Amino acid sequence: MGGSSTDQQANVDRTFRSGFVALVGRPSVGKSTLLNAVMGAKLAITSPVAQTTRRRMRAVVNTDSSQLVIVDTPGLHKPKDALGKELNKVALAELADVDVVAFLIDATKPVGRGDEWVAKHVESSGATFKLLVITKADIAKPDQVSSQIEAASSLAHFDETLVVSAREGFNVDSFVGLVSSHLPAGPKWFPDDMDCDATDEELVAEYVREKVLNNLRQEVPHSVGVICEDIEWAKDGHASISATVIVEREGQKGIVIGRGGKMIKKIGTEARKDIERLFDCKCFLDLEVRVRPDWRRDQNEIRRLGYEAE
Ligand SMILES: Nc1nc2c(ncn2[C@@H]2O[C@H](COP(=O)(O)OP(=O)(O)OP(=O)(O)O)[C@@H](O)[C@H]2O)c(=O)[nH]1
Repeated sequence: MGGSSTDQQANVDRTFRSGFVALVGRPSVGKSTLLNAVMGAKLAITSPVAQTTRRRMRAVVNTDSSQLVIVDTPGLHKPKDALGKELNKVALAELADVDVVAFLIDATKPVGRGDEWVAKHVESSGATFKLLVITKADIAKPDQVSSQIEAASSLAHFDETLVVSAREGFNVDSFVGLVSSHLPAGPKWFPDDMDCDATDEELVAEYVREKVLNNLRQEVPHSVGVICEDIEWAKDGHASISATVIVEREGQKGIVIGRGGKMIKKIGTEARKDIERLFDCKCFLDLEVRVRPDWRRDQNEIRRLGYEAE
């Protein structure tokens, strides 16, 4: 006799796969850009400034046969201050607990001691599938890619290698397919309509920080923290949002505000556009700039801004 519908359901459930993949690598290798490309939407912020990612962000990708939770981690680096130490802690904590680790190497940058250090952590992670991902293929020559694969493969054992360009969408679907096929059998952990675990306030703060980094690359690289204090939803559907940009010195405050308030206005306009796309409604964004000397060395401030490991 053919199987009953319950048996068939059980068969389907048995082949459903779910689990976690951590994206790890040096700062600026393209972790957040890959995450956004996979999601087909802007979730994680990106910039050419190293250590853009300060929070771990989880994004959920559903396919017919799998649920993949992608964990974007801060770039691993030699820490210079309490913030740097905290960022490494956030990233390393993820490695202990995931099913798959994707180790990203920038195709255009020489493999160095920093990558070696990250690779050691990848090697000792408990993940059952370790994937080497060579990023930014769109701006690398083929022989550059091959020598990166060779150099990276000597750092640790990888089960497979994939070359991607998140910017051009090259091999982004293959990344999802390959990783999903190595997840353990398991249930859906998250509801279908949930695509990320950050709060609205966290996303707003990250969008504002991205605009500060992208507009003021040279002047205030890592001294900026952003906190979103309040989002008020009005009855007519618009949102009134207030956020504070925190810097370490008066001089930096002047730079962020700009002559006649020009810079902060530009940052606000750019961030508001992203936020309106995210919330799909009209938004008013009120930005303030405050000085908190040496906040990056102060554990309480790091905690207040939410950039700490759990
Ligand atoms: N040409 C090209 N540039 C890329 C690609 N992926 C990322 N980038 C650029 O590389 C820079 C860093 O990218 P991110 O995604 O912010 O890097 P990250 O690894 O998340 O960086 P951290 O947050 O510092 O850890 C940005 O300027 C991106 O636009 C790609 O596929 N091709």
